[in-house]
Amino acid sequence: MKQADFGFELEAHPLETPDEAHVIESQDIRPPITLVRGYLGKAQQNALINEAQSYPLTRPQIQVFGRYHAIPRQQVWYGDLGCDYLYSGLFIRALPWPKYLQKLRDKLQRDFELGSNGVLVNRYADGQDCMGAHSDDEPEIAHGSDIASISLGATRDFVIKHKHSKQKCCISLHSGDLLIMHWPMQRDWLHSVPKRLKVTEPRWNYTFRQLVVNYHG
Ligand SMILES: O=C(O)CCC(=O)C(=O)O
Ligand SMILES: [Fe+2]
Repeated sequence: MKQADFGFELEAHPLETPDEAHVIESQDIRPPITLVRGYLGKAQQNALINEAQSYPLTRPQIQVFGRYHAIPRQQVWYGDLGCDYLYSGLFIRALPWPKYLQKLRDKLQRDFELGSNGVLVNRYADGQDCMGAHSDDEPEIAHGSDIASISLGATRDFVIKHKHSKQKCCISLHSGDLLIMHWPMQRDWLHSVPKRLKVTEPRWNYTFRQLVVNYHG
């Protein structure tokens, strides 16, 4: 996608002082994202949420500093043949696409030329469930590809932080919103879904990804 199509663009700060000798070059860098509020209508949201009731979600244990912990949410991975995923040390074999997830994948392709061959579904039961700061930079993700994130159900905050400048921004993601994370978001920025104890309803998030086919043989 062209830079001009981004929800945010790089823009230079105007200089605050006329004394050029003391100006420290400063740029307000923005994450390379496109946010489309209400991308999915109510009927599309309901069809997806209904379908998600029968997804075989699991809460895997991952190893952090040598100890196993259950992740604070549930998840399932769908994808094309040969699109298995190694995620936090877990090898996850791709399950075949369910009907409405497949329709959504086709819609993203049509509307934004967003190619994907896998989708990670996360279910946050309530505001206790969360996702820590990370980048989706596993080696099987096709280099330079964009990741499309669809949110359904409860509104949750999505926090983006620059890896070096530590600049931060927070976006409330509502049911039906689409957030496209363009390259080089995964190289330069971290993102997270922090706990929000006031949230009592479940939320689903789908991240559509482009993997290198047969990366794991
Ligand atoms: O739930 C979200 O909005 C983000 C999910 C995410 O970052 C991921 O699946 O890698
Ligand atoms: Fe992520």
